[in-house]
Amino acid sequence: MDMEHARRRIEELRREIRRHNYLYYVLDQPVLTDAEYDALYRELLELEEQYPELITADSPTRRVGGEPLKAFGQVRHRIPLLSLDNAFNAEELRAFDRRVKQNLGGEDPEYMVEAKIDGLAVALTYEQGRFVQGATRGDGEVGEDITENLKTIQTLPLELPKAPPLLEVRGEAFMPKKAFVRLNAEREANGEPVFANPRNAAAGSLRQLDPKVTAKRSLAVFIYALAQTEGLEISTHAAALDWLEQLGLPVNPQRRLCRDIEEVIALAEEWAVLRHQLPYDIDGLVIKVNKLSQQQRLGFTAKSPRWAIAYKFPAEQAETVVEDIEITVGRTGVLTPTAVLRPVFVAGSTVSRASLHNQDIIREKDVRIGDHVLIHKAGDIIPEVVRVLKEKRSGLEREFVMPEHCPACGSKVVRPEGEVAVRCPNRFCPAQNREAINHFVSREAMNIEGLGPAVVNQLLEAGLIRDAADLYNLREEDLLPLERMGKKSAQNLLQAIAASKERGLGPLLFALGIRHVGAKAAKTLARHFGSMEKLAAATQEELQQIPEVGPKMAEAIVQFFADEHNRNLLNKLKAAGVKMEEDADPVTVDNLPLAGQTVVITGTLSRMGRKEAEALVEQLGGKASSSVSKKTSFVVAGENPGSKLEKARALGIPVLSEEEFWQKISN
Ligand SMILES: NC(=O)c1ccc[n+]([C@@H]2O[C@H](COP(=O)([O-])OP(=O)(O)OC[C@H]3O[C@@H](n4cnc5c(N)ncnc54)[C@H](O)[C@@H]3O)[C@@H](O)[C@H]2O)c1
Ligand SMILES: [Zn+2]
Repeated sequence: MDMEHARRRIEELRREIRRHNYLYYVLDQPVLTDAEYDALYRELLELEEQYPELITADSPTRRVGGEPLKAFGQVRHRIPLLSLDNAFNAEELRAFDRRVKQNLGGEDPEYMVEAKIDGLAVALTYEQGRFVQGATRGDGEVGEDITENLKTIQTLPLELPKAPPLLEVRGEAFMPKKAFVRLNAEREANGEPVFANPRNAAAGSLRQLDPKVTAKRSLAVFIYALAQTEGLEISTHAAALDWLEQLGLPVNPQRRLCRDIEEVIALAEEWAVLRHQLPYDIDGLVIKVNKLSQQQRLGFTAKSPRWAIAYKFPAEQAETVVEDIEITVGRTGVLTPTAVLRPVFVAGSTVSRASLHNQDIIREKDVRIGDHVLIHKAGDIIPEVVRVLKEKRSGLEREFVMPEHCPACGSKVVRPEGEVAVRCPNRFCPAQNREAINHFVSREAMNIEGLGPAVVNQLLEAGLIRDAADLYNLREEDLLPLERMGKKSAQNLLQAIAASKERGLGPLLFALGIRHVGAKAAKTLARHFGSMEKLAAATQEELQQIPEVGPKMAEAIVQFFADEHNRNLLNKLKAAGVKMEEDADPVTVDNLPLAGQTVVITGTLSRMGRKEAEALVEQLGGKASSSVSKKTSFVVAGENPGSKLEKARALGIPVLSEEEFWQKISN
């Protein structure tokens, strides 16, 4: 390429990259995958290396992130928040290692390796042990003041009694996979556009002008750096992380010290597999020179530290064929087009369906039936069509048109203003009714085991139920004639249905499927009002006084209880004996301090023997187990903990010291 061509291409790339930065950092709505973006960025970087005379200070390769939004207060960072250089393979990691060694005059550095969570960087300040300010990275110099929003993150301590008078830390705020799936499902049901990945969902949630919205989003945070270590006796990054953990900050246990770059490369391979088991999305590893004195000698470039690098996992994508596009009608009436795919293995599991969300997205991506497509998993979890491989078209592909009538009931569909979805407006639509019942029995709602969609379908078709309340009148002789229903499974099912009556107000509220009321908000409402009756009597103003309840939710709740059909359903549920109050007596198994938790104790404890401690765990409602697995809630590590601790670290399971454990249960 000659200079003139290079100049033109460079300008083109800069324009494109700036546009995508804006979509990603400012609007939280990227249109490219990270891999596609990274390829453009790489091309620019390489051209600039080849033609250094074309480098300008305002090139995206020299600047951090995006502009802070004006709507927020601005925070000037005392110490800038930088970006990280990227490595995409083992060779590039070795090249990084060579550069480091060269700059250190031949010394061999150790590397501290952490999981690179795909969230957004935050700077947190504690004064006299109190959380006083939190900010986004912004352009690296100036970020947005999101203090109030950060306060809604439950795992972020607001008080750190042991902290020095001024403490500034950096970390990553993120949305766990489960919360991401739930949020996108809710948004789809509400006719809102979905988030492309947990990173954008987290950024979009934290950069909300109304902290109530943030509070509903189940965000989490891990701290990964001390901004300043002056006056502290800390000489390595590993020690800094341990120290932060001891102060009471959440530090990701997914971290390991490596003696050399080959160990780092082996670890990268290990974590590329492990990532699918983690409850949050990681897009790679962050590798940092461990000794702080060496970090200091290495220093920074304009955009990133020379002592650290991000290793990015290769994009996990697969090619397959769209065999059909089906419409499903959800419980809120939204018609969702779903691609039926030729089954294909991607990111740890076989995928055969992918939501196409709505007509606009199908048109934008131009997905047709019969197309070859690339798919990936958004946030390592939600299957999605990345793009169509148009070069593989035969001409026989069929364009998809959104039906004008509901496939379940024939009603003419509507597209409410401001929504991306079309809906079936018929509230007696059989498909909506079926999905409402499926939602009612689901895990986070009434949790009726053995009542999957197939059984619900049979019950509806046999005319045994018309709504969720009818479930409570089912008898064994009703169930026995159903296909594949033996005596034993019928009895189990009836037992599960009966047991669900005691599920409690929170899950019941969620089960009712009131618009905008997610599982978390339902719990809050239950705790606040204590009974269905009191909630039903609440006015919109009263509701809005609760943190987490915004005007939309308040309105939806009032409307729900004003509706005659809903009132009838509630009366039927009540008559069937479904509990409509929170427990007056707080001592039920469900609110014992360790309810629902599986605990592994390893090593020697100082206050009591392991057997005693395990008995205590059981008394407090938990389950004591002798081996660490994905189901373990946390591990208590005493003296000389051994291999269980290693395993817990590898699986990303929280590890508590003995002291932290006593504190947890004495609260
Ligand atoms: N899809 C798009 O259109 C688009 C647009 C712009 C940027 N992007 C993505 O964003 C990337 C650039 O973003 P960036 O500048 O934030 O850089 P980066 O994400 O590559 O790395 C820096 C960030 O890593 C995070 N991080 C996570 N764990 C960490 C840890 N343990 N220690 C230190 N940092 C940790 C921090 O937030 C830090 O700011 C690109 O590589 C691309 O993948 C995508
Ligand atoms: Zn319908």
